[in-house]
Amino acid sequence: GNHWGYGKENGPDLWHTHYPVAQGSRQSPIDIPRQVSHDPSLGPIVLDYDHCTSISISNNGHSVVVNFDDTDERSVIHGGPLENPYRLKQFHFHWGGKGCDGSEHTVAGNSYASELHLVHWNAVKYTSFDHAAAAPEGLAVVGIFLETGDDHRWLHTITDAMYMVKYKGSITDFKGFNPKCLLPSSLHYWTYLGSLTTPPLHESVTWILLKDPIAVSEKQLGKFRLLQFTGEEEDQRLRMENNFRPPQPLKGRRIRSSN
Ligand SMILES: NS(=O)(=O)c1ccc(C(=O)NCc2ccccc2F)cc1
Ligand SMILES: [Zn+2]
Repeated sequence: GNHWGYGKENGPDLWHTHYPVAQGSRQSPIDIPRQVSHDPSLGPIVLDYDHCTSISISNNGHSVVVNFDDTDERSVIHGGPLENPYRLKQFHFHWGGKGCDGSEHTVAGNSYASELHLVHWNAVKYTSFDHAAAAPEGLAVVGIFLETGDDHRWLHTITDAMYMVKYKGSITDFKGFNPKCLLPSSLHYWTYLGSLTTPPLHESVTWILLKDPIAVSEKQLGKFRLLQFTGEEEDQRLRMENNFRPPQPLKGRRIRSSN
């Protein structure tokens, strides 16, 4: 049927027809205003990714996803606003067309070139990712902004693998990648309660947005645009770009800032 996407016929403005929560009270992304209340009780976010290694890289028809083994507590985030440790399950990106920005969250109305999402789930309180993804405190997503500048030293291992997952539904081995190498120097963050930014748009995410962007080159970003929304067997060849949802109403939510 009319599967959701980012086109004119199935894009973000139409998602509410099949996913009414799209018009809910804690939707993501949002714009982060210039002035955010600083909460001294907010401790640092800790990313324990030491024994963390990836399993595969895939194209799910919406983004490029690096998948992790989440069968134990080896790679977790804890601290900050989180009551429990949350296990890393996958990371993926959102980006724009050539010369266009494609981040999901904006800061004082400004977009970034791209946004990386590190997706974690609360395995202390829930028995599976699917259950956690539908529960109010089930997920924690760390958002990292990408701005164009110098080549990112470690991103090329991901962009070099993209030719292997050009088409929707493709997947290939991608072992030994530790996303710690994608973090900016500072872990200062904003945090608020929101949702998945794609259908089913579950309101289950504690968002942790790092304030500092990482730099990637236009050339590296260009390799993201070699990916396709469509499968190898489809007639249509749709370049994967502009796979971002625009900011949603804050609806009275509080955004807190770490120091
Ligand atoms: N862009 S983001 O907010 O970081 C985001 C993160 C994860 C998902 C996801 O896992 N969807 C599939 C899914 C949803 C619910 C239950 C099981 C699933 F596999 C969607 C969006
Ligand atoms: Zn995302």
